[in-house]
Amino acid sequence: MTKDEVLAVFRSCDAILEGHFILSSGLRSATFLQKTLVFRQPDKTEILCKALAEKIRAAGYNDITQVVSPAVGGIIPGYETARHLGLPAIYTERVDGKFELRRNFSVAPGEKVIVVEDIVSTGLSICECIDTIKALGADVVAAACIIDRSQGKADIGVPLVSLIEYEVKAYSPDDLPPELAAIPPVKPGSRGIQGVGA
Ligand SMILES: O=P(O)(O)OC[C@H]1O[C@H](OP(=O)(O)OP(=O)(O)O)[C@H](O)[C@@H]1O
Ligand SMILES: O=C(O)c1cc(=O)[nH]c(=O)[nH]1
Ligand SMILES: [Mg+2]
Repeated sequence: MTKDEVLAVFRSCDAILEGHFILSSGLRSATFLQKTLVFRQPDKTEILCKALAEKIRAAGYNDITQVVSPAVGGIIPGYETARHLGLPAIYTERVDGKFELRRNFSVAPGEKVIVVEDIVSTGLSICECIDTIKALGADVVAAACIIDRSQGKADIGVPLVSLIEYEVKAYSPDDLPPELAAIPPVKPGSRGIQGVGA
């Protein structure tokens, strides 16, 4: 899929929001890709994740046996991408702020897995998931995401296959442009929500 085609899917779901957003990393942005408005539509999610699965295969990752995703945002694209790869899908979730595998999910020592995420901004969340899975002994051969907001700049320690790169400016809270500072910020994601994660 081209960048325009992927963004057209997001636009068709009114999923490109404008305002003042607190990102998972704590950075601020005037644009938020509200992926959940895409993922609520199975047909649109299928189109994106089928294309991502094809890119993963084309990149040569043909010996992976499981897909792992960071909750919450990664769960649906992880599952749908795994469906097109013919693989099982599991997810890490935050317990006291730290990603864990729960619900009798497991990875085997040396098992080759790919981590599938929705959006990569700084890469912090996907790195936390990768570290959790590596600590359990699995071999994280690569990661994948629908949209890489870092435009390939996030260093996550393994190759990242993104469906598209789409750079969106992000600012430190101490260094906001006046037009952003004038809007009360909202935080759409789950990191730091009480009982979910620090
Ligand atoms: O690359 P990063 O700087 O970590 O930002 C991207 C992360 O932000 C969102 O998660 P968030 O923690 O907001 O919660 P969610 O998964 O519930 O959407 C998104 O799902 C990614 O996991
Ligand atoms: O950095 C984030 O937290 C983030 C950015 C974005 O556009 N969409 C999203 O779900 N998370
Ligand atoms: Mg997330």
